[in-house]
Amino acid sequence: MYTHGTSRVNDLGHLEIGHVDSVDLKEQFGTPLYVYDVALIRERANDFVQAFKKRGIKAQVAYASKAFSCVAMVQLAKELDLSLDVVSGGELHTALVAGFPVEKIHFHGNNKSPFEIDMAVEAGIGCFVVDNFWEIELLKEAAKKYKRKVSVLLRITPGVEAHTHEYISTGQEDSKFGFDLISGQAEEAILKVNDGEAFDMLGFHCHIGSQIFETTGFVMTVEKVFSYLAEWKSKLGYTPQVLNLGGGFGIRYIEGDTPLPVSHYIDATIDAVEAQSTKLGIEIPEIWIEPGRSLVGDAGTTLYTVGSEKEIPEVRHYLSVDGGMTDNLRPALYQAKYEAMIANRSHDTKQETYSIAGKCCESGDMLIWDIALPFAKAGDILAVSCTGAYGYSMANNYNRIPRPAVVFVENGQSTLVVKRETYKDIVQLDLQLNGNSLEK
Ligand SMILES: Cc1ncc(COP(=O)(O)O)c(C=O)c1O
Ligand SMILES: N[C@@H](CCCC[NH3+])C(=O)O
Repeated sequence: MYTHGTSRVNDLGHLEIGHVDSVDLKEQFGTPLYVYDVALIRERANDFVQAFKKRGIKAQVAYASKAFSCVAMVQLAKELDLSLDVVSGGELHTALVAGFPVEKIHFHGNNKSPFEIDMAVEAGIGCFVVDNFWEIELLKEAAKKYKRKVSVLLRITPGVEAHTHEYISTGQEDSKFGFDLISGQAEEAILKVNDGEAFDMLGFHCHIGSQIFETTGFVMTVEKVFSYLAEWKSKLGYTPQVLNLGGGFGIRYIEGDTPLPVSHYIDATIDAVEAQSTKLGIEIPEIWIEPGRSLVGDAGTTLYTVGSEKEIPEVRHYLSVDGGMTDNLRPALYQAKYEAMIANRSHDTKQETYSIAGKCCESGDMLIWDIALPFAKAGDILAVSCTGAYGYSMANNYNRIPRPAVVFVENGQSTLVVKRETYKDIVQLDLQLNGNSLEK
């Protein structure tokens, strides 16, 4: 297993993260356990911030909290001077509880409810990334109700779709998100929003996909958007103050994944913006981005305890762990691939090929197919790397399995930041609904 950030194997042959031994982590907090290498999150955030600073570009780096949201993570984002992207009332509530500066919160979503919109306008968040005409109407009402102007970016679908390595320019956009360019929806939205009354129209947003390993898609997007900016400048007299280019910067999950250094993505994007600005005579806007996966993905490791095994001669050797698709849905949902190691015996020779199964009543609940590991036995610790993004945030209670705890590790210290769910938590809401009490 590739060791990211501060992860390393110590003299005992144990995996250490943040200078904390995984054997101690298992003992203290139990498994499954999400472990976050805080130093690596700091490093990743700093890479993004510095990439813009170096170029002297006015920017906001907003952490896409959908990748991993909890109070401690939002507080870390605040400490790192990031802005915050939220996509639901729940993520917004987490941000508010965490004391995140409201003016640096950006609210996304293709179906924000009237309640969520009220909540965000009342809180005075920094900006809405407006997705559709219904939202414009809801925002107008909320602006009136709270007697305040609402800052907005319009989300547009640039017709550049990133399929990881492959870019497809779509003539006809087909996405549930944002305003379409070709049909004229985006222009209609500008006219509605740029009224000087309810709204302060800051500019535009677009996002082309996730886990992207090249700069081409970002450059194509900038070129496409600027061609429209030129049109809107001459036709409507509108020039944006902000251009938000979304997230999507790839990370290394397994060998063969080839992410670029953060500065390459940012430099290519800034180069494209500068070139287009000069060519079309449009003032350089502030550039905002929204990385999620690339800030927290490789900083997360999940520790499991090995349980049963099943060997089918000449077919497969299944090794089951105490978690699975409930704490990491990505293999089942996207056939996502991960690396792993036996964290308490890392020096042992890899002699067996195992397939790592979860404990859910579902054949598709497999975390890894065919991985070489030392002979493993019940009680061993299996560490799966790179689970920091969309692991905990997509965790679920299938089979009424409680969600794992989350621990931050740094400089030899471990801090529990989310408690492990209990069986009591699992039944709590049903019991309340039935007028029963937990004591019964
Ligand atoms: C609008 C928007 N912004 C940001 C992100 C974060 O993407 P990533 O985690 O790939 O950086 C996403 C997710 O794809 C998104 O939909
Ligand atoms: N949840 C996805 C990414 C979705 C990104 C949000 N638009 C993943 O795990 O890779």
